[in-house]
Amino acid sequence: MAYLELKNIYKSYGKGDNETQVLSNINLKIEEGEFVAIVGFTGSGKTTLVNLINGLLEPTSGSLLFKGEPVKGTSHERGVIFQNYSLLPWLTVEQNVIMAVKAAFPKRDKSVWKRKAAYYIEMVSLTPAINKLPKELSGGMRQRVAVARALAMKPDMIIMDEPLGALDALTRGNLQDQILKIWEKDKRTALLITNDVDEGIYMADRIIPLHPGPNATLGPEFKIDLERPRDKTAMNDSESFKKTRNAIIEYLMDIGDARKAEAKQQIILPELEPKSFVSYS
Ligand SMILES: Nc1ncnc2c1ncn2[C@@H]1O[C@H](COP(=O)(O)OP(=O)(O)OP(=O)(O)O)[C@@H](O)[C@H]1O
Repeated sequence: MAYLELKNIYKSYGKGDNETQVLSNINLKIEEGEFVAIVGFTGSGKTTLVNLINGLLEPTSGSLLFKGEPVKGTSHERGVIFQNYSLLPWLTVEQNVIMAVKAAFPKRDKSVWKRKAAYYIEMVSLTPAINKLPKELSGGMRQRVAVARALAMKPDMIIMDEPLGALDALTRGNLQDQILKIWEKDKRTALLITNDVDEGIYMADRIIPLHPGPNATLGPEFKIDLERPRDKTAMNDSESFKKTRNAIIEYLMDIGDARKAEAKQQIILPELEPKSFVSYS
């Protein structure tokens, strides 16, 4: 039995003439302890997919099973790290993390919540900023709080929706390493959604491209046969890395070209002329 299984998932938004088919025929199996990355273009339906797995959205048809049980609503068993930090601005770093711990362990007392929060805040090297508000932190620090908050709920599966997209290369690299260290230590199951192929190869066991929509579907998987822990510099020189990277990029470029050709055929711009010129000066 797969740890997470998506069977024939279809998802559309709206009804009738306004219906947009976003995901089509999505089939995916993730085993316990695996790290899987899904790479896709912007607007291809990645967040929709994350929200389905997270339980924030329901599929139009098809089924999602987590540990053999249908996914019904959100659960602290699946911790999500969103792309926009989503911290509560009026709470400190510690309070933001405690909120999550409290939700996951409602029966424990305040000292346990504080201890668990402190442990994960330390794990992302933010102890000196524990009493700061989000507005006093840099983007990278905020994202580290978001990571601590997701992990503090002790989820069985970590789902990351482009968590590092807004960060500079150096911060991004550091946070990738921190997430990997935590994943390797606890051997949790992880799903990373990213538009960065190199990030996917560095972090995941398997990479699956998401064919852009409408009707986005998953492409063939690419196995990453690189030993862990991975070393970025050594990886860049590895033949296996170069081969996998080229294959994935070629695949994505082919999809991109096909998409551009399709768009050229479909877009017919109306001939518009201004009726009158209104001057605001
Ligand atoms: N609530 C909604 N109602 C209608 N259409 C939606 C809704 N949410 C998303 N969409 C549409 O579904 C498509 C996929 O959106 P989604 O946010 O899943 O893509 P994405 O790959 O995560 O994008 P990005 O990389 O830009 O974050 C887009 O065309 C978007 O406009």
